[in-house]
Amino acid sequence: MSRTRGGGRHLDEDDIRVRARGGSKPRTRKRPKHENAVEGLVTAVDRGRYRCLVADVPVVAMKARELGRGSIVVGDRVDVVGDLSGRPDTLARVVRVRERASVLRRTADDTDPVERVIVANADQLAIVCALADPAPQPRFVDRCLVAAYDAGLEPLLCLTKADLASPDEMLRTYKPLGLPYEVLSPDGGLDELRARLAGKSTVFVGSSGVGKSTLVNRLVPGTDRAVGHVNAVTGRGRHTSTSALALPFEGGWLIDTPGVRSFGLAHISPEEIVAGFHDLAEIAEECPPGCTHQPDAPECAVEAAQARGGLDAERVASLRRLLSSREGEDDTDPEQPPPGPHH
Ligand SMILES: Nc1nc2c(ncn2[C@@H]2O[C@H](COP(=O)(O)OP(=O)(O)OP(=O)(O)O)[C@@H](O)[C@H]2O)c(=O)[nH]1
Ligand SMILES: [Zn+2]
Repeated sequence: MSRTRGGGRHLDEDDIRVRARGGSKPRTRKRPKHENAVEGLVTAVDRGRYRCLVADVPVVAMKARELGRGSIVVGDRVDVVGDLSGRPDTLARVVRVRERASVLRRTADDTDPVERVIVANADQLAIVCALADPAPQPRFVDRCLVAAYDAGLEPLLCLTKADLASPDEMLRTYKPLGLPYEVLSPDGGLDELRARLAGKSTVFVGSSGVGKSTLVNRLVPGTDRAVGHVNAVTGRGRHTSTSALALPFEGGWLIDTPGVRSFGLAHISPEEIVAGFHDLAEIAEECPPGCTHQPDAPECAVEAAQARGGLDAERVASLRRLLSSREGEDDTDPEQPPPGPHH
């Protein structure tokens, strides 16, 4: 109806007639819903409370009932009403969630049909992987890559602990994918990484002990205090949330994901993975429906093109690896931390 669609700003003839007739409260005088709402960005979520940055003031808000069961996640741009002072014990209300430019999703595991959005509106996925202690986990990196391609985020490989081991083997593995990467050590500089992060919204993922917190702390000093001991949403008590947490960084955001140890990929189809390989996707269109594109797949056009020698063998191997990373157990479950002397 025009009344609501126009946001109440425009009166049409119908409105005027209603007004002229008088009687009970004219509907036109009803304000458009939440016309005073202010835009904010969700920086943390904890048990039904949303920390939003509204005009640089951190405000704690709840979800308005009219939003129903729809999720609100870190990175969401939302409209907020109510007490926006940010004073302790005030509670504002999120009344709208703006359309998301991207959604990073996962399922709890590969058999879980329910996918969850972890972060909204991110541009980049920083995949943190240690070169030693714990040993590199290409499988984890592959799964993160698949999740990044699915979400339309640019992957950025961050290889930590270069003081302990050489990055050569990992770089060889990922070279065919043409990923941007950073090799990091405790006394090495971070300027190049900073430049890659500036102005973007970057989600950091990594399995336990790879040095993700150390890295985020180096980039945003003081994070430890804010995250480690204080509830990220209420600013009081112990931090118990395992949700993501957005930290302002040089015109963009660093989004830490303490609770995300794995990416269930049940929601991602093989077609979506192939689509991430622009040079191979066209060839794969000639494959029979449901083709696995593995070496033993009957009448696989990718295999045929490979046999003719027309393809980059390493790209094909990488595609096959990512396709098979969708299947089977994820070996980086929180219940099963990788072996290593840390912690
Ligand atoms: N040698 C070396 N050790 C590092 C480096 N970065 C981090 N560490 C150590 O690795 C251990 C794990 O680092 P964290 O930053 O806690 O790792 P995390 O990825 O946040 O792991 P969680 O705390 O489980 O989330 C700590 O003992 C760090 O001091 C590095 O570049 N080189
Ligand atoms: Zn095929």
